[in-house]
Amino acid sequence: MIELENVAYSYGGGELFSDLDLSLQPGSFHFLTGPSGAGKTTLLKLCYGELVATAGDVRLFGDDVRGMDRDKVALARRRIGVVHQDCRFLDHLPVAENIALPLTVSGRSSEGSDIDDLMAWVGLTRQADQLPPELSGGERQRAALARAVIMSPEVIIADEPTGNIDWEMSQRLLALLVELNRMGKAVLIATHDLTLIRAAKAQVQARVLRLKDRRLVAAGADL
Ligand SMILES: Nc1ncnc2c1ncn2[C@@H]1O[C@H](COP(=O)(O)OP(=O)(O)OP(=O)(O)O)[C@@H](O)[C@H]1O
Repeated sequence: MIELENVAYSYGGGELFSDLDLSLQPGSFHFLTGPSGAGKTTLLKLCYGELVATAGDVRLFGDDVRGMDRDKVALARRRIGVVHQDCRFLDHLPVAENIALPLTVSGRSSEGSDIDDLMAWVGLTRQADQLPPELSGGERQRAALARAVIMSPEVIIADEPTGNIDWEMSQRLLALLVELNRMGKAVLIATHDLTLIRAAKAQVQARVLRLKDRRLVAAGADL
């Protein structure tokens, strides 16, 4: 689905990482860890076509990103659900409308029970008409996940999804991600949250990768 081969990323400040390989296949579950500033968010952006690698190959659903025009990248992006670190809601729109936004933007109807089912799935039925600033941190993250999956993506990429939420809320979020994974979706999560990784490993076969000193390596067996 998403393949990175021999990938490097550099910017004005120098090389962030190089010689990086990663393959996200149906049903795979990956965690990405590493120190702050190591390049985790940048790596995720390469995986969903928001950034282009400075060397190496990135293939989205079989196509090399470099040969894809904007429209083709946009089509590939619809197959990838992204939960951003900062959630990025439109604060003047109710939660349900924020969640439906990918549908409305792509010209599909947001009417019907799909939204209601999704709101119920993430446990936000009661919050449907609230505005995003009125939600708790955990509710925001679950709303962000609902928005990420509304287009039925094949891959879910989440950047620090449990960054500001308590243990119970992060367990609820993890349960949703595990459920999506069991449906065959590939899941990639960047996180500093080691308890989240340990909890996930008790439920799914997850690979834990660590970005450190410009290389992507398997994390130690303690994780
Ligand atoms: N195009 C760019 N221009 C300037 N700096 C950049 C660019 N791309 C990445 N960086 C820098 O590279 C570093 C890696 O950023 P990134 O957000 O990917 O790290 P991270 O591992 O996700 O960090 P955190 O865990 O703190 O979220 C940062 O210092 C960032 O400022």
